[in-house]
Amino acid sequence: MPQALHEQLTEPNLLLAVDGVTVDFDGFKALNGFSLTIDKGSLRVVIGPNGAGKSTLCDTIIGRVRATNGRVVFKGEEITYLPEFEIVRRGVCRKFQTPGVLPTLTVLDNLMIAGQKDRSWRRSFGLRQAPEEKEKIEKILETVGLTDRSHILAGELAHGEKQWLEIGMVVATDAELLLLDEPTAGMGPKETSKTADLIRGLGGQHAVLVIDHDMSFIEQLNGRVTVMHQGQFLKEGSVAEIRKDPDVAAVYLGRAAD
Ligand SMILES: Nc1ncnc2c1ncn2[C@@H]1O[C@H](COP(=O)(O)OP(=O)(O)OP(=O)(O)O)[C@@H](O)[C@H]1O
Repeated sequence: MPQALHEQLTEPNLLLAVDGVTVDFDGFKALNGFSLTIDKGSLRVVIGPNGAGKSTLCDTIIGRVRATNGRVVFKGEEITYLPEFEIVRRGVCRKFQTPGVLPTLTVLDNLMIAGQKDRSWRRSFGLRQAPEEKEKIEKILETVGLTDRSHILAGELAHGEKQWLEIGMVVATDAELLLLDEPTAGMGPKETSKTADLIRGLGGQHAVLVIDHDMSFIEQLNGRVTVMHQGQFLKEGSVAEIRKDPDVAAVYLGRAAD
């Protein structure tokens, strides 16, 4: 990292700092002294070969996996050992590869439930929608391109639409940091392009950390890229810089780009 972390921690724009984190699974280091910082409202893409530690990184940020060394700092406060629900409450939300929508509810209901602050689903059903809530959900529907599908049951959506709905649900939580794990899994080129547009549109309001393998998607996202290898930081740069980096080519792109 170009600047010492303790200096960066005082920067007002800093949202997340992963500081020398090691995750040890019975002697195997899935993360090995890994560091990364993310600014408010910024887009970061994390790539790396299979087993590089990308999912473990997200698991550690959100408190599902515990660091054996190092720390995670979010909005200036250490969250390394907080329970997952507390980290979520502070403004981190994660979307997994498989859509986790509620199939028997409409698109609109899925978004409304995701947007409820107290996350009490039963109570959510009984609540009337406040005007500002309605406006917020309408904006999200537009952002994820599902305005015309708002009254369709989520289970009837196409695969790509389910993924967009789930991105919308993550956005509805108002989390400042969104973790998106392979948001284009199972999508064709058109849906992938739309997903890139959608995620780029979240910039400014949310910081987004995207894990993905698809180089065409990563190019369309055009965010800053961090490359991981064997649980360690390998490189960081623009897509163009990463593309031509020989170390990256050796461990990842050389193999993936063929
Ligand atoms: N609970 C666990 N116990 C033991 N080893 C684990 C555990 N979770 C992950 N690993 C190992 O840690 C390494 C990193 O896994 P991780 O899933 O973070 O990689 P990844 O970069 O997300 O890979 P992929 O691109 O294939 O999803 C892998 O070798 C994996 O087998």
